[in-house]
Amino acid sequence: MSNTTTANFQTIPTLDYSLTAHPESKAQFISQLRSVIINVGFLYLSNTPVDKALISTLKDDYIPRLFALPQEDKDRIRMVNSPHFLGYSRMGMELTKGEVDWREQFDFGTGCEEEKPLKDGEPEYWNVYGPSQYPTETQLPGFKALFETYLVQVSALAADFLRLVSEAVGLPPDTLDQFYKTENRTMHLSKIVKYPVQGQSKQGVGAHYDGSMLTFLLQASEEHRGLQAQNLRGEWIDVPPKPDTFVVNFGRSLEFVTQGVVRATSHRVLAPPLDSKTPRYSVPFFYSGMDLEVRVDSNALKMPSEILKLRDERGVLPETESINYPEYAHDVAGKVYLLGRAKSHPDVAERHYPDVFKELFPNGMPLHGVAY
Ligand SMILES: O=C(O)CCC(=O)C(=O)O
Ligand SMILES: [Fe+2]
Repeated sequence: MSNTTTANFQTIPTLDYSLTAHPESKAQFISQLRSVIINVGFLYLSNTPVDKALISTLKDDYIPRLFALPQEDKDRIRMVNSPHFLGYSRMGMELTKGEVDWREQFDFGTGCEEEKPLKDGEPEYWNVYGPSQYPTETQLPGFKALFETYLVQVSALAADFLRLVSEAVGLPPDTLDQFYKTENRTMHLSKIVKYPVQGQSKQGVGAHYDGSMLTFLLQASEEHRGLQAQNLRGEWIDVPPKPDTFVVNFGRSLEFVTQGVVRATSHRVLAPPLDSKTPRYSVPFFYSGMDLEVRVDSNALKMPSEILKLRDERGVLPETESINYPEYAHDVAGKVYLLGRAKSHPDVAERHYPDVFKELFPNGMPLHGVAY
């Protein structure tokens, strides 16, 4: 690992997951992770158990073919059909900080094959759990099975990584598991995203924090930079694709429950420059299937004093321009998720959650969603 784990990092450190296989090297990994999560909040993770051949097939074969499907096939699985905010979004449907996010995307959830309609009295945010919309087998044979296998493998990696995070902040390994104990309605979210060669906007995605505890990002076009993370001085640091790694970063909910020890780091994506020959593809996976009823603020963990000292030595995070998640301070995780999704996709909210829509958009439909 490079020695750049200061709060004003200039490069993103790489951690070798295979070190966790043996007790001695695992201790080394945990100590590296401690420094990275407190100071940087972004890392490359190499040598994970996620199947390399599967990733290659996904990147090189399926993703370009997915976006190359006829527009009518993509529109047939539009997100607006889905109360679960899963499906296809055309370019220019979202904006962050008043600017269009120049990306086209498919959102897929884990863990649910069939509709599970709400029963009387069940909170409406339970309805974010539901089946994904995939292209048909005729349109893209084998894609659904392959991507679901990918999601199972990354979910397992995320569950394991969360335990490493607990250890790294000096807590028993299963401490953070308590936030993921929902039975029957655990859905993690993943997107497959295309950033076309710079069109009307340079903004791939505007500055933001992620909400869920962990994000595992596959940068699927090795020739494209574009992702940037912000250090404590506010400088934007490139996070270029690095072969055979995931980019891991941490979200607001984890920052809340660790009393600010784990850093949620502001990041953004610049669209591929005009002279690019190819679009940029990426596959973020959000470990978002938290217990829908948990309030992260009132369940903040008691942290060891030596860890709090490291947090204090890091310094205070300045206000950033990033979109935030203030709702975690007063709503349960399921509600925060629903509100975030509704802000990003008001057309879906208007159709499926009219009360939430009216609360968020009293003046009616905004021109675009506001990406979180
Ligand atoms: O596409 C990327 O590289 C990152 C996207 C991202 O930050 C997000 O969707 O939250
Ligand atoms: Fe993000």
